[in-house]
Amino acid sequence: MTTEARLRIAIQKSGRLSDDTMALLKRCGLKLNVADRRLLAHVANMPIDIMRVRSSDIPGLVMDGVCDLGIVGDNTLEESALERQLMGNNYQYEKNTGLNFGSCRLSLAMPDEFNYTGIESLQGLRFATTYPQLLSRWAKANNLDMEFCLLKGSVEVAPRVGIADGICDLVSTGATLEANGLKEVETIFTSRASLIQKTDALCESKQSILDTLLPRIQGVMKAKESKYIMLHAPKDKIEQVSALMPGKETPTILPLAGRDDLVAVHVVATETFFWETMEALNALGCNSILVMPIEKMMG
Ligand SMILES: Nc1ncnc2c1ncn2[C@@H]1O[C@H](COP(=O)(O)OP(=O)(O)OP(=O)(O)O)[C@@H](O)[C@H]1O
Ligand SMILES: O=P(O)(O)OC[C@H]1O[C@H](OP(=O)(O)OP(=O)(O)O)[C@H](O)[C@@H]1O
Ligand SMILES: [Mg+2]
Repeated sequence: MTTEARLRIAIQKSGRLSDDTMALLKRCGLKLNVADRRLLAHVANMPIDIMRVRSSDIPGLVMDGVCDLGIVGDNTLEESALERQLMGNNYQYEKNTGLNFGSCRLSLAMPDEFNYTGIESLQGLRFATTYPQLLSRWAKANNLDMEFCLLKGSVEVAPRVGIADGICDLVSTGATLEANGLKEVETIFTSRASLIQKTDALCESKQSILDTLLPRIQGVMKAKESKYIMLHAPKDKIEQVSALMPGKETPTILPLAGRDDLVAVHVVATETFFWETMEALNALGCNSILVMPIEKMMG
């Protein structure tokens, strides 16, 4: 009996990336039972299995070929690759695409009262971090001697309890640093979630599943950033109105019943549509300006 090959994707079980990852997969049309707490979940309508694990396990599962694909933060990926390289394990992978969530940065932070005068002032100090490999690579590149103290969580507490002079941790809004009396002094790595793939070629049937999935992922990301804009514009202002539209799409111009002076303008804006643009359009005499989300895009 031959069983159909199923593409296996590793994703974070619970944490900062899990909601966005699940939302992305669902918008790609994958039917997953969210109430299903099984760690290896079958997608009902496509030959795909979702393996739900700790995010720190994802790079290794892909590099060892246990999973075909993984969705993981660049920080975790790079830290694992450096660690595996050091241990003599396979650390190769392919990055399919960056994703538009999980944006954060790995930064050095010091107590508010620390007199920071440049990276030289960090010489010889001790840092608590979950990312010793990324930190030691940065320290080497900057000719700094630093000591490390490995903490898997609550890194921000380390200086206050006297186990480190500063920390090297992920920052997004900066609220956690502020709440713990710390100030960001250097960013050493910027990160977002990525879709990665094992380096061994996929068999034909798995490759064909991926060939369907990848354009859908691109389409979901493109749609998330795009808006459909509809407005009524004075006929003699079409050029100025078009020039204000974000993105490079050509607008559709439609006649309006019973109006010789106005036309309807429809356009897909592929960049952020700001309030300032709406105000500028309004000042040109445009009205009924509607900005609508787009669910899916292709082509
Ligand atoms: N504050 C944040 N804002 C945005 N993205 C973040 C933030 N903190 C972490 N991330 C991203 O989300 C990933 C997962 O973080 P999370 O804290 O959920 O799990 P973890 O503790 O790092 O890993 P594990 O799943 O192994 O327990 C990080 O590796 C990083 O890429
Ligand atoms: O700049 P901010 O927006 O405050 O985010 C930064 C915090 O987010 C992450 O922790 P998380 O909340 O994921 O908790 P964890 O330490 O349990 O992973 C990170 O380790 C910081 O502590
Ligand atoms: Mg975290």
